[in-house]
Amino acid sequence: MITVEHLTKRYGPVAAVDDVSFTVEPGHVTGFLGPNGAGKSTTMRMICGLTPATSGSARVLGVPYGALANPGRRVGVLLDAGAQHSGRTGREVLTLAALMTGVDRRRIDQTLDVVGLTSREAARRVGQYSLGMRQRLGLAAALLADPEVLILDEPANGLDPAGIRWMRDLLHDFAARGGTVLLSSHLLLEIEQVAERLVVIGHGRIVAQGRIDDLLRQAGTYARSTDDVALAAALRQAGVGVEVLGTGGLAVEAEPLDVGHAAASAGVVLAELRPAESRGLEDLFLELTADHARETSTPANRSEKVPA
Ligand SMILES: Nc1ncnc2c1ncn2[C@@H]1O[C@H](COP(=O)(O)OP(=O)(O)OP(=O)(O)O)[C@@H](O)[C@H]1O
Repeated sequence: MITVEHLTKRYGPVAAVDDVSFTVEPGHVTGFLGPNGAGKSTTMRMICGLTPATSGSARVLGVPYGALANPGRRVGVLLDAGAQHSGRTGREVLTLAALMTGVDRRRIDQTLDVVGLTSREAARRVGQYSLGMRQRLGLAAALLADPEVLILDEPANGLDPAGIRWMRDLLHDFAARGGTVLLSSHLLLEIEQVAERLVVIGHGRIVAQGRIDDLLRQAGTYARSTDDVALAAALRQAGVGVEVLGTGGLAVEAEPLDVGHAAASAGVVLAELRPAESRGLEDLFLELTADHARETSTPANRSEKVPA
């Protein structure tokens, strides 16, 4: 279990992470999703005690990471696969990790096997590794002590499609055995395939969290009536978010029953009423982070919403 409460990190006037709270439960893979510069790495570094928080707290297995007796045995961390010493061989990297955490060295061969690195590859210097091989080695180091928690920053970066599938299976198995997994990515497809739960961050702030299924279900209701303008006005009066669609009809942030009530009170006849089509995670992600992503933050390319 990971618990993050009101975590904030300021660099001068910039809030890289701004009052972030979420929990990562055991038994699931939780995806930490956000565009470049959203604050994922900074949050993860604070969870692992590598970056001091300006305010707020993060606990791993009930205590701050630094207060764990032997954190390396209980928490597997992969924050930067490129940070391994390039002059060491893969096996040397894992041997050092085993010595530092007191792990039986026989685990090294087992773990190399798990991450799909051959003995020959393990004997090569890390400087000669491809990015995907470095990620596999980083994962091996994280898994070496058979930890209860995994904290992985962009672990699929550089993996080929077979590698991504392999990692998905590995993380599912880990979570199914009661492990806690937090993994970040800016790639939606990757997260959609691996995670059951999602924490979405944009510009340092959490913009959504929950089960991916539930987040997708929040698509709302599609309604079409004999007088959409009157229906939209009635819904707004009831405090319901509504958008008049260019293609006709309304996208309503409410259940169909609420739309029915609003239509009845406005004396409008409904012609169509159904749950809005489930959007892909990509739409959801773009929508949730629209005000946060750097691509939409300049007036020149911001797509303005036309007032309904
Ligand atoms: N040491 C630092 N000094 C100043 N600003 C920093 C520092 N580290 C991060 N930042 C800023 O904090 C913000 C969040 O960065 P962070 O690396 O956490 O984002 P991220 O979501 O991990 O991005 P990416 O997907 O690109 O890795 C960015 O605006 C970044 O420039």
